[in-house]
Amino acid sequence: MSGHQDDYHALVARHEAMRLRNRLLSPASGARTTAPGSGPVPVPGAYDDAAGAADQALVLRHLAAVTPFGELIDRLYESMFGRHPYLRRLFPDSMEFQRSHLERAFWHMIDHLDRPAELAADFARLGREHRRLGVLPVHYEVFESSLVEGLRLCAGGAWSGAAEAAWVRMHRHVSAAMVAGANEALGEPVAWNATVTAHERVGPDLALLRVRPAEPYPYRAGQHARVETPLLPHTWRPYTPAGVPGDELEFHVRRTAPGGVSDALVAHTGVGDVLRLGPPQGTATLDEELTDDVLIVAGGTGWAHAKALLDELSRRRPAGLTARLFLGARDAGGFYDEAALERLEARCPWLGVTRVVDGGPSGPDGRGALMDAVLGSRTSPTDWSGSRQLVYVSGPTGLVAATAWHLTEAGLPPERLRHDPMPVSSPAVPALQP
Ligand SMILES: NC(=O)C1=CN([C@@H]2O[C@H](COP(=O)(O)OP(=O)(O)OC[C@H]3O[C@@H](n4cnc5c(N)ncnc54)[C@H](O)[C@@H]3O)[C@@H](O)[C@H]2O)C=CC1
Repeated sequence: MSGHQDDYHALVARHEAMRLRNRLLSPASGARTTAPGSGPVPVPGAYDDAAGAADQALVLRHLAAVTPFGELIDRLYESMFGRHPYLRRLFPDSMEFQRSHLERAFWHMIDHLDRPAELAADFARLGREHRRLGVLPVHYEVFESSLVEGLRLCAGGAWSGAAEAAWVRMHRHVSAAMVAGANEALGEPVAWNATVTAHERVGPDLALLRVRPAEPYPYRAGQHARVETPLLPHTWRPYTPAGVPGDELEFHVRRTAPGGVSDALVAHTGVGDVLRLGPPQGTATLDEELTDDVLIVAGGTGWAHAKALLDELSRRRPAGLTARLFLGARDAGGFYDEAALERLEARCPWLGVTRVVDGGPSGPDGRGALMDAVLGSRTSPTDWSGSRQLVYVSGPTGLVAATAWHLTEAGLPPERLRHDPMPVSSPAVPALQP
């Protein structure tokens, strides 16, 4: 698995590095007014695009002093838990996932700082999500002082007060959005208890679970839920309910490593156990108004997401609309839940299904038999510019990145592509130097 993630990260890192470098070298990046030194920074009012772009340039210019982010994150948490030991309880025993999550969040903030409204919307959603972790507004202030201490320790003598002030403004922008997002969600539960009603092993590492939430769980087909098991408190992992909302939700879980949430759900969970679900998230859902044909590319347990979309489509598809599913697996044994797919095929003549066994991803650009089959589904595989299909992709991040890359390269307009946000990986820092 990690080899494929490396490929994926290499692919995304190349794009990120090019994109950020271009931005850094663009004329706008030099247009920065100097920020105050390391003294108190005024709380920002509305962070408009120009101010965001200026702070982005400032952060980027001094990025080498605080990257790679691993050390900054270590220092930050040391400072936070050193000063406020009780906060350690809000985090899982293993901080590994948390660290990589924070690293991605830093890159996301920096990358989107010139679009502050979009950034605020992203972090408002995160704030809503963070309610289940017991995060309070005062914690963001603690985080800010730990961040500042971490930045200073990391950068040492090379640090700039102006860059620090930009980091603080950036952090206040996103934390204000998170607080606002949490406040807006005060009317909904922090999390939903859900009792396991069925647990079926469909492979050595794969299980289908059904759970019944104690209260209705308000998601849309295609959204995912973060799930916590009592075996691993404070550790949440996303899974997509494989169907439209109803009394029960079906989850497809593949065990990826021992000791994690997927291991607990596959091998140590049974009927009667109670899980917790965070609020639904994700935008890879069907449109309110269905006008365009749908193409779905799904790999492995990404089938759960595809199944949810097809379930909804089968209930409200307007006459004439068609759907095409490309389902990938590493080997023939990788297909599961076959009876459900066969039932769907039998009752939906408007659905075409192509199963592709591709032996796993091939090469760093992820183009293998699955991608060839998808591209070949158009009369002109190299020209997707005129496609009227909406393309949904779900599965391993490498598959999502590769599909997005190959289809947009072939001319598919990006707004026709739907998938959950991909993690932003750290660009090669030397490439950022002007
Ligand atoms: N369980 C769920 O509800 C959902 C899971 N997912 C994600 O789907 C993934 C499923 O993993 P597995 O079942 O282990 O699938 P897998 O790793 O066995 O791969 C399934 C298919 O994707 C292709 N693929 C894998 N990595 C690729 C890459 N780097 N480039 C191009 N193609 C690639 C494979 O060749 C194969 O055809 C997980 O990452 C999970 O997070 C996504 C949506 C829902």
